[in-house]
Amino acid sequence: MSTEIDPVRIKICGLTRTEDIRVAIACGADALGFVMWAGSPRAIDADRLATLSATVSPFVTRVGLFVDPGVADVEACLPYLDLLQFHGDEPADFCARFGKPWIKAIRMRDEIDLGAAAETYSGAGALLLDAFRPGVPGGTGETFDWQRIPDSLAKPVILAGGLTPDNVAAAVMQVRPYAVDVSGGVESGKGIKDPLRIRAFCAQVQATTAALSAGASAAPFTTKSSTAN
Ligand SMILES: O=C(O)c1ccccc1N[C@@H]1O[C@H](COP(=O)(O)O)[C@@H](O)[C@H]1O
Repeated sequence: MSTEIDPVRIKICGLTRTEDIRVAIACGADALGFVMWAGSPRAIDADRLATLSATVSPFVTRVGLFVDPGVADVEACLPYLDLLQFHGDEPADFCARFGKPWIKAIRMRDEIDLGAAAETYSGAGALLLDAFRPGVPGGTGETFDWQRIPDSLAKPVILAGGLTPDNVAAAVMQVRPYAVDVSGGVESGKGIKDPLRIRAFCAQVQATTAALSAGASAAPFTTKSSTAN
């Protein structure tokens, strides 16, 4: 029996070049991420963001990634973004103050309580779950134990951390996230995306969604998007 399920959305993050944006969109990416944190090798500034953002087609979400930014730093980027991604220790009221939809990255440290995080960040559109490495805010290229994600959460789950064309199908089958987010796994160098890897990554996600719709099931079906507000 065939059951249509929502496609797992795809976010390609850490874009710095127009040619990579074109490939990501052509392969079906739903969202494109721009790293607005100067500490990253993938960082761009607001001027570059304005240029890149102008090349993004309508209906593709432009996401700005920030790590404990100043208010003015975010405000300078607002005209070029559809969604804000906070990847540091920002409190919820800070994330909400810009009048844009936002998501909150949660690094999966041992003691993390995702239920509590969903309550704390109740205004977030989703929680983005990333690997935890002390002293590094993200983009580590490392996975975490996906079994630590509860079947039911009050927020949609965006799965991140070390995803690649080789492991994303298993990740989608196991976690059933609302979306997947990749940066290092589709690169040939920091901030330089590899078109073949973007294509392979998106194809894996799309094929897995199709398989799930066709009835394939590695585990009892519960999508982490089904309990969203
Ligand atoms: O990409 C970065 O340099 C970065 C810096 C600071 C915070 C987050 C960063 N990247 C985000 O981290 C996750 C996982 O990345 P990866 O796929 O493991 O490389 C993703 O959301 C990146 O956009």
